[in-house]
Amino acid sequence: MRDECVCDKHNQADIFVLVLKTQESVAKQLEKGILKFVNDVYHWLTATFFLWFMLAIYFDNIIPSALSVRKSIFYFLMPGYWTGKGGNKVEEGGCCCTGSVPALEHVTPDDEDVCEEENIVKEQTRGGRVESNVAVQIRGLVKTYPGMRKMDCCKCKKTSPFHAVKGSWMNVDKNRLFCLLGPNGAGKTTTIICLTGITPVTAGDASIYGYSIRSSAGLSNIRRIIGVGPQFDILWQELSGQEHLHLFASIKGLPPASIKSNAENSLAEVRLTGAAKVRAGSYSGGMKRRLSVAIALIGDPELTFWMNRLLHLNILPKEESKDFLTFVIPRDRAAFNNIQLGLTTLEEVFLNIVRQAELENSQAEGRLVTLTLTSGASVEEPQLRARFVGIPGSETAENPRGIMVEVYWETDDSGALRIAGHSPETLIPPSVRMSDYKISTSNSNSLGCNAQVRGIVIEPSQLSSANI
Ligand SMILES: Nc1ncnc2c1ncn2[C@@H]1O[C@H](COP(=O)(O)OP(=O)(O)OP(=O)(O)O)[C@@H](O)[C@H]1O
Repeated sequence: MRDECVCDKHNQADIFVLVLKTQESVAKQLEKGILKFVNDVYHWLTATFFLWFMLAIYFDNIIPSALSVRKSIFYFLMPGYWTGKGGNKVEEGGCCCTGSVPALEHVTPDDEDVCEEENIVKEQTRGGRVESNVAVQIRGLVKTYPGMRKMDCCKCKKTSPFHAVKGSWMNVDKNRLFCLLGPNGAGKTTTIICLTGITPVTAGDASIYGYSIRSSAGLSNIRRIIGVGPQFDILWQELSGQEHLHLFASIKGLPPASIKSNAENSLAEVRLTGAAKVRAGSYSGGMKRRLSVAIALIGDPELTFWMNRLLHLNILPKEESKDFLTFVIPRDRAAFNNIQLGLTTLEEVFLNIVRQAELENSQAEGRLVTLTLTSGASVEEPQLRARFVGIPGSETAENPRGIMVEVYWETDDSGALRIAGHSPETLIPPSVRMSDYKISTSNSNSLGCNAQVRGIVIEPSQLSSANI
């Protein structure tokens, strides 16, 4: 009985070990199978990622769109694509929904200088030469936006094609500040986006430092030597100033080892070192503009394009033609007694841009100087050549806008700006909008209670448009 019992116990133990071993080997096999499956999925995902990535790049290059630069379907077989030399011709996009484009008739320019410049460039083009001092040569540049077919209530509507640039000829010399001025819709932006390769040209050509904008390799080289300051700040809210500069330096193809120092120098030049690691989304308007300047200038480009929009009265013309502009003045500005328009000089245009930038910067950085009035009271104002300053707390029932003074500036021996004096106090005219004025004074105390109140900078344009 005892022997049988012992024997049974042995058998049970063997069975138990066998079951354990079986379970173990099944578990191992299962684990192996799962690992192999995960491995296969991983390889499959990696392979498809690269496949889709390559296809996305390929289709992005060859599928036409009305605004994009299109490459030939075998562009990757061209040695120029890889070497950056020669390269295939850049073609305009366009899709099945674009309308036919009418031929553009040559228009002889009215202006004598424009005509002379056109003849010079034509002569140089015939001789196949670009002078060594020429940075940009525009040769009969034409850009026509094709009419589009749109589906509207089950009907296919067609808009007519539009010639935005009608054959421009001009040279822009190296190391020059060249300004392309014109009314809205004159084709300035279109010219610049053609020159920078954002959109392909319809006809004609242009070269930048000898590289043609009609060759894909030429465009790649152009993008390396130019900088673009856009009309509006195009920034990622989540990225810091430093990250923006690293990103754009890489896109521009700067050597990786030089990116960090380039970014640091650029940030220092625009006085953003302290805010280098702060998200651009929390920057003030002036700081964003300065970051855009740093981005445009990173890598010390040979040529920089700046796009600036200049506003009068902050009102856009309702209608424009070669001979006239029509403005509609909103009701809230109907308080004007008289509106005068004057042609401004190029110098004034630049001074206005600089003044505006200085105003934004000094306000963002809180740089202030004290203006002591003849009455003994004093106000603080941003350190810039602010000409007209409103005095908070001087508002009365009869004169709800209060008083203002004109500030006279001078430079001291070290070249620093200081206030030399001010004009007699005058009433702030009705042309200064109350909405702007109220926002600026919201933190101010009455002049009598606190002498160190913040003066309000009044834009000269708000005063010059009124009969004061
Ligand atoms: N994608 C487009 N499709 C059709 N027409 C366009 C397109 N882009 C611009 N245009 C037209 O081409 C003309 C030239 O526009 P462009 O933006 O180049 O003028 P601009 O001189 O830069 O004007 P602004 O001072 O207003 O920026 C305008 O009449 C505009 O309406």
